[in-house]
Amino acid sequence: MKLQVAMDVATLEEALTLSRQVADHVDIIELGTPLIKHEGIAAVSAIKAAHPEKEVFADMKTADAGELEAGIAFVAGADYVTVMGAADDDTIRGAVKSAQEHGKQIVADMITVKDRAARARAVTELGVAFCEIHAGLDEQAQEGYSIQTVIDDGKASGVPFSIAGGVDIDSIRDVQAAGATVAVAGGSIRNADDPAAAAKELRGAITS
Ligand SMILES: O=C(CO)[C@H](O)[C@H](O)COP(=O)(O)O
Repeated sequence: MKLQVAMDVATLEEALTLSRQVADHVDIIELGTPLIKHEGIAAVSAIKAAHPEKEVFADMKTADAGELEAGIAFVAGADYVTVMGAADDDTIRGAVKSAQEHGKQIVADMITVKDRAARARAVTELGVAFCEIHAGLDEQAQEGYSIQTVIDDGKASGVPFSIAGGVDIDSIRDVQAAGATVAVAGGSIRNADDPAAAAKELRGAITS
């Protein structure tokens, strides 16, 4: 299972600081949607230039114009680009077409999708590399939230998936046991007193 750090920060300076702290311990470096909105797509190029040996994930959360938006991120240096799983099938098809042209990959973000497992199967048929079974930051803040809901939906999907929704040292083993391809960790790394140590601990909990 790969480990992905989600950099939900506002500035490229903060992102570069964080990525340099944790790069040795992660496989994929994600530029969060707020970072891309604030800094622009050039931030993707800057992170790729700083970490050419790492896979770079642009969390575009594209909801329309899939081919155009994915192409913008791939040209900037992204290896993975997200499109909303809730988007129109044609939006997802367009993003996948762009990925094929660039030799890169589309990930479907299942945030806000009600039946995550069923939609994950459907968008996998459309050609996405894998689905991010995801509870967003606002859903995580709701009373009674448990990451187990997304872990269970990933397992039930029967297709390749990553898990995002507050992955931390207490849940990462369950994420791997469910069969995830990638564990996405944002807050548990970014908000740690020592982000490098937090990423290293997460990495150490992954068995292969
Ligand atoms: O895409 C996101 C929010 O929309 C986050 O990057 C994702 O949820 C991972 O961060 P965290 O581990 O803090 O949940």
